[in-house]
Amino acid sequence: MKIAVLPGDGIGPEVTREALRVLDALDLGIEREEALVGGAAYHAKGHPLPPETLALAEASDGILFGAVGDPTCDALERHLRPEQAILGLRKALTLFANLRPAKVFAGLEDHSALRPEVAGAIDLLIVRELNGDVYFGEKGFRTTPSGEREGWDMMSYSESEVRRIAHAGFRAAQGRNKRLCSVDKANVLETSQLWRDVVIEVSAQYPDVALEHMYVDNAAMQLVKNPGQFDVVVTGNLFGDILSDLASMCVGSIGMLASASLGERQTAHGTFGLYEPIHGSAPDIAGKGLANPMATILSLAMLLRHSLGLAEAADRVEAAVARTLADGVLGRDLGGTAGTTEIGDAVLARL
Ligand SMILES: NC(=O)C1=CN([C@@H]2O[C@H](COP(=O)(O)OP(=O)(O)OC[C@H]3O[C@@H](n4cnc5c(N)ncnc54)[C@H](O)[C@@H]3O)[C@@H](O)[C@H]2O)C=CC1
Ligand SMILES: CC(C)CC(=O)C(=O)O
Ligand SMILES: [Mg+2]
Repeated sequence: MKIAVLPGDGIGPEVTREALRVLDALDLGIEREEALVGGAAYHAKGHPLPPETLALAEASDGILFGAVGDPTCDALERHLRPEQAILGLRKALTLFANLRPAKVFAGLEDHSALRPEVAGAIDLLIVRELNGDVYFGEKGFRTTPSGEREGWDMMSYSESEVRRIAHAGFRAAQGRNKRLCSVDKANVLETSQLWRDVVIEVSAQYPDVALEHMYVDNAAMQLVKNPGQFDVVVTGNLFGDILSDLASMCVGSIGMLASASLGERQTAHGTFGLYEPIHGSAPDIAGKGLANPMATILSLAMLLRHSLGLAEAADRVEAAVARTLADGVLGRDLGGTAGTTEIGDAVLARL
């Protein structure tokens, strides 16, 4: 078993380091190899996703990813910006299903942005489509006839793209509480109308799952008003990106939400995938030892479970995280004082 480790930029290497310390402590004999990605790769090699990084990722059983994003790269042509590395990996490896679980850990109810009785009920899974939508459409700048500058981005979904993520959503719901909420903007967008039509077609194959549809603006409001109503939410790339950051604050912090990006490829051990915290490179706190590594440690647990077939080890990691939080070891993002390494130490001590 071999994993690729792509720490990336900003707090990416800081949070990845803590997850790797946990992996070392588990002593599972997993081989790993690290490569540059994002701004770090651009500065060293002239491209955010060098061919050798992609090749390493492709040849692995699973990828542990930190974060990309570097303010010194913000003026580069878009195809050279750090963010293109994660978009490129998702697309090149056909990782179209992004699972983002959001659950309140015991002891964190009082640290949510919501009232404890509202936050305490959260146990949901966002299934975000990851290979299509406006993120991957044609885009550009042009000048209008009146001489104004105009930016444009093409939003689209094909039937097959919606169908495969709909199946992922329904299957996820079957493994949980059998409720699926499909989030779109079908009252305004044709892309969303097709999304809704195809989700309804696919629903015929899952009579045991209760399907509802919700417009994205209402979904954002409902996630704050009554997040306990959601079991599985399936949605497009853009809406899922935004709603998952929102959901993270409902459970306490963006530093808590892990993710798995999966496709259809099976390895000898499980489903091939990429695992990353949902947050970015957080340049505002990078290098200060303040980043919460829990989202990355929990992403490691997802890697162990989904890609390496090591469910027991994954349970151990998740239980150690839960105990650490219940014991009140919290980062500044959750109102505590623990730094990145201190949180890692606390998880290691409870493994
Ligand atoms: N998958 C990826 O690699 C992603 C990359 N990005 C990139 O990251 C860069 C920064 O983007 P932002 O919009 O600022 O989003 P961000 O998620 O990096 O940070 C947003 C806020 O949350 C805080 N935060 C994030 N992670 C944290 C953690 N683990 N512990 C404590 N606090 C944490 C940050 O300090 C900041 O105040 C940009 O270049 C962006 O494009 C953004 C999201 C995802
Ligand atoms: C940086 C972007 C490409 C994506 C993003 O914000 C995310 O995947 O959460
Ligand atoms: Mg995001």
